Amino acid sequence: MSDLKDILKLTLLEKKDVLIAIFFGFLAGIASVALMGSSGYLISKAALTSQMTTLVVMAACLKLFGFASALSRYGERLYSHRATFTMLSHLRVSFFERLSPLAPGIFSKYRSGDLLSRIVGDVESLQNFLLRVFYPPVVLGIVFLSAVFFTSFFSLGIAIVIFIGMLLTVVVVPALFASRKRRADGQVRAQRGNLAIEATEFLYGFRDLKIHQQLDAKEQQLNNDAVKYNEGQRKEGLEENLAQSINAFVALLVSFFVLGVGAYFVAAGELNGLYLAMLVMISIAAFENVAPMAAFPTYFEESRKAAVRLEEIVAEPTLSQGAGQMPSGPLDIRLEDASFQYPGENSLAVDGVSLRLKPGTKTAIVGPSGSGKSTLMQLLLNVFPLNQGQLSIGGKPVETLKQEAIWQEMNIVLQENHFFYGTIHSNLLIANPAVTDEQMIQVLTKVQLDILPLTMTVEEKGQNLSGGQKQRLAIARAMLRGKSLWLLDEPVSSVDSLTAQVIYQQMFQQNKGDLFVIISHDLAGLENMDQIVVMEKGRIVESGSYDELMEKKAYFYQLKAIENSVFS
Ligand SMILES: Nc1ncnc2c1ncn2[C@@H]1O[C@H](COP(=O)(O)OP(=O)(O)OP(=O)(O)O)[C@@H](O)[C@H]1O
Repeated sequence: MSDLKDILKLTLLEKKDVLIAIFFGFLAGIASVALMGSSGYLISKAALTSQMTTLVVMAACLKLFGFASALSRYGERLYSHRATFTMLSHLRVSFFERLSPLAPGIFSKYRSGDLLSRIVGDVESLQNFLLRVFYPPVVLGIVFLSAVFFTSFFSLGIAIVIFIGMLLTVVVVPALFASRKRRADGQVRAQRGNLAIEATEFLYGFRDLKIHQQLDAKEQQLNNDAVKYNEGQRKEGLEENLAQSINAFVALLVSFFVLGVGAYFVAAGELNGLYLAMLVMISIAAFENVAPMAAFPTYFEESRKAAVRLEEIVAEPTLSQGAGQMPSGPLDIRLEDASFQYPGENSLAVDGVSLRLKPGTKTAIVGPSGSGKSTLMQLLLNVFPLNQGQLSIGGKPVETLKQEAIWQEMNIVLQENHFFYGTIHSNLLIANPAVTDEQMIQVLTKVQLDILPLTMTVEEKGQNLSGGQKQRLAIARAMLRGKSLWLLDEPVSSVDSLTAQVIYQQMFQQNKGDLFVIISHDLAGLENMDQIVVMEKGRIVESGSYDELMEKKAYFYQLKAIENSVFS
């Protein structure tokens, strides 16, 4: 139950609705017991007496109990569902609030299909928590105890039999099945997760699978996962049927027992025969309400697993962040002796790097593929925590700053940029909601993309745009933010060099006081940079201005010579 503690807390935020639902549930249950009990009494009374007034009063009571039962059932459904859906919305909000600071690091641990299956499927599974786990035993317990209390006035023996039957059907049998289910360690949730993972991979990789003629194999794997999931569901259904049958069997047995014990007490003169039919009917009606308990073990285990799977994601350690805002005025970035190793990797991706980036300067980070340039950029963005060293922005250590406040001051272009299904306009708007159409057209002109109308449809992941157009749209987005820290990771790698130079010139000339950090594979055009940082195997092997590095005739000089010989 401790796994469901947080879900219970969220459910009880709607205490009023939960209490009203329990009240109506009790009324509905007790009214149906009273309906059956009074009909039993009416039958006996009609057989033994011809007193019309009693019969008329009893018949009116029957109608009243029938109405009360139906109306209360409606009230119960209304309030219990309202409480459930409000709980789900609290759950989604609180889950998202805890998940959001974990991005983007979370994507290296969980595959997107798995995350989707947990965020959608597991959250939805928890809609059964109140309706089928928490609430039925509470309501049934109260209804039974009331029935036992009422019965005890007529026959203590029958009251004890009903009480034992209640313990068996509401507590013992569901608890046995719940523990059996837990021991069996049903994998249905995990199987659903696997299916979602495979299905998203299938969709993401459809084109490549087709090109490499692997569609059939992947489809087969997907089918296998679907079969496993179906099989898991089938077994779960069988288990639920078994629990239902055993519970119904115990309930019927108890009702027969009540009849037998009652008949014995009547024969022994300890119970007035007039009440026997009423007590038997009370017992049958009370045990009829027990049916939902058959589903209890399934839903209990499902809710528990869903809660565990959700908690697993958000329990990841988050980057320690403060509440501080960024200082105003020109900002510098300082990295001191920074090292970082990806979790599970053997070597450092960034090893003892120190950097001083001043406002109004342009720094290029160059180096062979895999030398740690993008990782260094992620560290400057404060996406990953440093294993060693210190990062400060505007003179403040990043741990004291709010993560959003840091990103708010940056114009960022990454190697891969996401474009949402919509229009050019809607994709530019995410950079700055206050931006006007004229400003959008201006920046599109700066990145030489003004041939695309703002109303043009952008397909999912920008697949109707060329690689270079996507990069220029990402630069346009960064320009619209209008902040003073520019962090650009290979922003023009797919753009022809002439256009790339024009875009850079625009950017530099119009934002002279800003700080630029640009990762580039291309060693051409670096003469304009104030500082060039050359990386290899996670370390800075040399740094300086273009002229200094060329004069030094060391690493950068050799890279340049190789580039010239390749392209000459
Ligand atoms: N998410 C990750 N998890 C584990 N290792 C990673 C991850 N991303 C990068 N690496 C490793 O870290 C090292 C540095 O990679 P990084 O992407 O920073 O290099 P890079 O210089 O930007 O390369 P490129 O120029 O090809 O983009 C590489 O050895 C890479 O395999």
